[in-house]
Amino acid sequence: MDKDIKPAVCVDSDGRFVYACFQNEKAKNKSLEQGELWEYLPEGGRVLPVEGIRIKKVSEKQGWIELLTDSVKGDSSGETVQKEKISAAGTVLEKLEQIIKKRRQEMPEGSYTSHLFSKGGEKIRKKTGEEAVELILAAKKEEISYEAADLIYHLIVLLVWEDIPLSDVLSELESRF
Ligand SMILES: N=c1c2ncn([C@@H]3O[C@H](COP(=O)(O)OP(=O)(O)OP(=O)(O)O)[C@@H](O)[C@H]3O)c2ncn1[C@@H]1O[C@H](COP(=O)(O)O)[C@@H](O)[C@H]1O
Repeated sequence: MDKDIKPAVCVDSDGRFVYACFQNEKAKNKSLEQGELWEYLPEGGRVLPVEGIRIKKVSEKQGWIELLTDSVKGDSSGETVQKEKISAAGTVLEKLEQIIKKRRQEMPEGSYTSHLFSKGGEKIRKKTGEEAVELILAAKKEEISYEAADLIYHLIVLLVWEDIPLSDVLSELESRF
């Protein structure tokens, strides 16, 4: 991996884990300048903001970066929500949500996500339904995992289309524990 890219861990003032990501110099500097967490995405080599995590302090450690947050804000309402709501398990899904939101804003050519947004809600719902059918028809474990991933991706596209933050769905699931 590029020497510039380091693992970064965001913690709250009690030292509790909030978020983990990669950062390069650009992501670190943007986090410092804007007081909001920015991360480096190795899969696309891009630097993107992580919505809702404010950054108070950035410390260079040996081989990694520690970021201190003072609050985690809700996506749509702007309300401060419990930091615990951003869990390690939700990280991948939240990252995917960020990428999908960015595609909706920028609509880059050649992006499948932009293609779905350009077709609109009916197409997105139809594709989500098709992916659900492909999942129930999958037989082998690997096929089921693959189809489940396709369905989750399309489901998040649908949520972004409807302006429903993924955190609302995660909170609903959490409330059922
Ligand atoms: N997770 C996914 C993901 N899962 C499935 N797919 C796409 O979903 C499509 C499903 O295949 P189908 O054969 O059913 O559909 P299709 O024939 O390609 O399309 P239609 O003509 O039916 O609309 C494939 O083109 C897959 O590439 C995804 N496309 C994108 N992502 C994520 O979204 C990010 C942004 O992708 P782009 O928008 O393409 O840059 C990527 O980095 C990924 O993280």
